Amino acid sequence: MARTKKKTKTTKKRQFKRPSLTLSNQQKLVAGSFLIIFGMLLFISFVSYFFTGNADESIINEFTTREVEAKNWLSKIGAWLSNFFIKQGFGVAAFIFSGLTVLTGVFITFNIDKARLKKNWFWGTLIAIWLSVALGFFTSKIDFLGGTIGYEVNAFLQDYIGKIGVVMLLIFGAITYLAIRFKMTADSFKALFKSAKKNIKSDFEDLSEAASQPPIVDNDLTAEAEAIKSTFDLDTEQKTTTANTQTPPAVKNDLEISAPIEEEGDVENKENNIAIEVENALEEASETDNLANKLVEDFGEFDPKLDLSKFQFPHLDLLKKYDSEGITINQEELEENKNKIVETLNNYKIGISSIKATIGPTVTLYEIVPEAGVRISKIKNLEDDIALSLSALGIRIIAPIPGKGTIGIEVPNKNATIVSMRSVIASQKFQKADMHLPVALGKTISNETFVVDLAKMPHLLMAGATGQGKSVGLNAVLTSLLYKKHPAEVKFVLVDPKKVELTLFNKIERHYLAKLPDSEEAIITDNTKVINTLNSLCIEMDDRYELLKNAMCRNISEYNTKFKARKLNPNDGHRFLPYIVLVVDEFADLIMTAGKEVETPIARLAQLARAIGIHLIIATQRPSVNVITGIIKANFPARIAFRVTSKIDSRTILDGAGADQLIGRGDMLYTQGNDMIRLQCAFVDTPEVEQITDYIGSQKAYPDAYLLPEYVGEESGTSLDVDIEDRDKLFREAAEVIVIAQQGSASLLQRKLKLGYNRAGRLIDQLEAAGIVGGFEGSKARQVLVPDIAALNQLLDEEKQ
Ligand SMILES: Nc1ncnc2c1ncn2[C@@H]1O[C@H](COP(=O)(O)OP(=O)(O)OP(=O)(O)O)[C@@H](O)[C@H]1O
Repeated sequence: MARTKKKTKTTKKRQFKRPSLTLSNQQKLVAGSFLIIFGMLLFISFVSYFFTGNADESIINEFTTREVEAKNWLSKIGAWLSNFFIKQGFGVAAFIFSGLTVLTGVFITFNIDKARLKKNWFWGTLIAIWLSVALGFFTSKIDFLGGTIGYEVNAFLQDYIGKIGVVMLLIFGAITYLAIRFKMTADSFKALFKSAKKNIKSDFEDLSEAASQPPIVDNDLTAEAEAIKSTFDLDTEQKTTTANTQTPPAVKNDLEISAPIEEEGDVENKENNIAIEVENALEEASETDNLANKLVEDFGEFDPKLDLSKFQFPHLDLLKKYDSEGITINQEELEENKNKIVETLNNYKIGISSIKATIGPTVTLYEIVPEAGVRISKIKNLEDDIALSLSALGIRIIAPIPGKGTIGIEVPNKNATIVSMRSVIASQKFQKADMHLPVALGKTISNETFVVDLAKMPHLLMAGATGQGKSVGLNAVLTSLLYKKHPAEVKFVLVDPKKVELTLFNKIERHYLAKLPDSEEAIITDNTKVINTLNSLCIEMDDRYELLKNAMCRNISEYNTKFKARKLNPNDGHRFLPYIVLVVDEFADLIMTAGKEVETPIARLAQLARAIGIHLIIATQRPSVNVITGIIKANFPARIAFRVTSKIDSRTILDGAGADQLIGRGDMLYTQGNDMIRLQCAFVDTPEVEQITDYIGSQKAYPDAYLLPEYVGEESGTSLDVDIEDRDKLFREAAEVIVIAQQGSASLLQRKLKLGYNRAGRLIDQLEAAGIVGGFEGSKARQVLVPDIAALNQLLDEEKQ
């Protein structure tokens, strides 16, 4: 119940709303009719100017003197306006502005699409300028033809490009106008000329036909007709002939009658002698075949980044270069390790046919091809013996290496090199990554940068004993996203019970963080707030699913693409949806204190949120089964394990051993369901994170953090009692729609009553309060509690008493 109530509030509290100037219908009528009348007055004063302009010329400057009389039909104001627009302005082209003023009035009165009006003003003004320059070309002084603008622009242009230049410029202007406005091409110009030519021809033909009457055709055509005939070609001859064909009995002399040759695109109807002219089809200037296309044409695609269009992504120099970067090959160490491996295996009578080393940042992989007949399990069992003989921690045996017919032995390097965040961010792999949420985790054993898409994971579980690199790992993930994603595209919800790890991100609150509407701090450190936030995210998820459903999209990227193409109307509640990344550090602590209250929303989000762009990263020190429960595990296929202390812990995280054999300091295993990849996590230190957040934080931000839907906990005793007086005007109609359809869904109301999503949602809440529909049931439609209209009427009547 509480959740539903909340939904209503949420939708009201969308962020980044801009105030918009909206007029009531009455105000529109007043403003519109004023403009229509004003435009008509302009027109009258302009017409009058041609008769009275000269006479009024002298009194323009004596405007305030009452004795002076103006001749203009609209007296002094008319004289002044017409002089201003025609003489001082555009000349005859000023009439365009009177027309545009009337048009504006009509648009406002009848509430017609404003984009079209803007277009009309734009082109109208251009035509007025062109016309005034074109007419100004023919005058040698400032007069009513081109006005001051036409005269002065001409004088200026002629000074520089001469008269011929001006003519050419005008022609070019006209062609550009026709090409852009009417989408004309060279072909359409050709077609236009052709049809014009044909028109002229047919005029003459008519004339010649007329001359060829009366019906009794005599070969002695009148001299006049003959003259015309001789001027025009065969074509005319044929038609005359055709006319003769139709009256054969009257043909007196022996005219040769031949079948008429039909000219291309000029079919003649022989029966009634009416010529049908078939024109070459012009390329149609498609105006608005589709509103979305038109909007995109007028305003371009929707750009979610526009509010922070000047946002600068952090640059690489904010990240540190480390001295111990870059792999150095220690030949001695390699040789020594190889010998020890071969020796140990030989001690157990295992022959090796070849061995190959791949040097990574922290470990070196020795790939062994055993001699034929050696059982793999035998080598696997020797793990501890090999570790002992190499006297090294963190030996891991991969037998066999998936996809290869070899056995791998990973041996830690004596001197591990640091994989700097800078090097992975700078890598081509990351820079060119075409992913929704690219994350550069670190480098593989073959020293390749490892980049994954968080959106594909779709949720990440991170575990490792204390001090093994978890916090650095989380920072690496967040830093990667900051380097690749604009604040409009991704938002973080940060939960940090330790209160220290993520505090630096406070500086980018208004850029990248999301929070509950009434909370002061965006980074959540208090456990009760975590519960509210998680539930709030569930509501955001439900809202997003509803939006996706209404937009008929399967996932967030399809939805956002559609929204950018302006195919979704913001008035129906549609908005650009940024990805939301929820990061929970110290998940064990949360589960211990809040248990099911945390587990349920986390599990719900993990199960459902992938399609609508909410992704979870949870990190824990204690990977025990009561923290990472079956339900959580099942929904977090992507896992990162840093070093843990026991095999059991390793199994809990990875469903297999291995994490207990890592060497710490960012050495990790990554799995996304099948293979396990050993990686060295990229290292990003606190001062580096601070520099990045400072850099972003110092830039222009949104007015507030991204506001999540408000969630009112059960304990706050929300009641759905909506005062009958406060009900929506469409309450009864909505109730009838729901009862008739026996389906309690907001989208049904949206469709049937043509409502926006918010209003339909509010109506559903009111229907629930009135006991007409049941409670919220997730993605299912609500139950309808009233069987038919009669019962509904009875219920509503009883309510009134
Ligand atoms: N990728 C790395 N490369 C090099 N050194 C690292 C890396 N990750 C961590 N370290 C080293 O390990 C130390 C501890 O790392 P970190 O703070 O991330 O551990 P943690 O697992 O978050 O510990 P806790 O759970 O106690 O917070 C770091 O200060 C750093 O010196």
